Amino acid sequence: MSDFVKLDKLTLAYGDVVAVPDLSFSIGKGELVALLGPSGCGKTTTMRAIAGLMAPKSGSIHIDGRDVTNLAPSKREVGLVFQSYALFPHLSVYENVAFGLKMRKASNIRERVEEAIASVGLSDFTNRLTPDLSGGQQQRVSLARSLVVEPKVLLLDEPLSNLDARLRLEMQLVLKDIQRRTGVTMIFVTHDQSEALALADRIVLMKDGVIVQEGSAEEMYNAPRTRFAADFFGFENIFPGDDGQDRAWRPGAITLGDGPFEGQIRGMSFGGDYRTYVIDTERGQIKGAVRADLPSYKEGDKVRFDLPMAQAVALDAG
Ligand SMILES: Nc1ncnc2c1ncn2[C@@H]1O[C@H](COP(=O)(O)OP(=O)(O)OP(=O)(O)O)[C@@H](O)[C@H]1O
Repeated sequence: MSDFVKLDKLTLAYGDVVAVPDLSFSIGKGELVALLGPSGCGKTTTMRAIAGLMAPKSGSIHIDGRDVTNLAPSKREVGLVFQSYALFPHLSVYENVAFGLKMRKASNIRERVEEAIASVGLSDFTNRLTPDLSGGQQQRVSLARSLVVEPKVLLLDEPLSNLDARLRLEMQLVLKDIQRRTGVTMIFVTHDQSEALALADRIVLMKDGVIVQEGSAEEMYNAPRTRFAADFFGFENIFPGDDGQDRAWRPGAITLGDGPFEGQIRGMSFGGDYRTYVIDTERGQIKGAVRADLPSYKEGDKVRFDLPMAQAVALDAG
């Protein structure tokens, strides 16, 4: 079902200030979708509306065929994981995860809680108080607590941003694994394109409350359509062509050492496999990346370069 979650013409405002005008998109059952965009573009506001923490000014929200626009948060079958973990500090991992089920007077509580704790890899910590866990572990408790009530949709707001690089990778694997095993539909918010690329089946890129492009990770990475999307996905060189159309190149797509143009090396940053050079040219500054095992340039060197058309992505206006 391609519209398991369906937002239709949603307008979201704080008082008179419209944060998200007329937003529509749909998400398939079991999909893992990233809402991506810079700070202030309306990602969190959109999540709050799906969760029922904010009433839309107009438009509707459907989940699994049911109009939830005017339903209370607790009636929507939506789980929420925020970057601040909001766990009960005086309760153990077990008690934190069991809380929602106990409130609902559910059956098989022990079994379900233990399964949820195992699914996030915390079985060895079941009886520990949550303040005695690392940030990454607390994040996983928060995830287990949301999962245990078997929501139809799991909303995750910047779920990885408080974690260091290694834990982030670990958490990405946990999330992917949960998606595979439970088939839960997940929407997560991030401002980090690499996180969206790593995790999402589909990326919805937003700017000023409006969707500028959506597509698979590959589509977004390889074929951004606008200057904004190109810039967001690391096409650091964007120039107008003679035909008036903007074209974009990644630093690695610039040929250095040969070509019709000339520039002067302004600076270099070493990135392990590559050195990235900032080069002053007649067109302004460009960035070119060269494999680190090739000879390097130094500041002030004159260098020839090319902007190969075959490597360029042509952009729409706007
Ligand atoms: N409580 C509020 N009152 C008034 N305006 C708000 C409120 N919360 C958010 N906004 C405004 O709504 C817009 C969207 O904010 P939102 O938090 O949804 O963005 P975001 O993309 O999630 O950003 P971030 O990544 O910084 O969290 C911004 O212009 C913001 O200033």
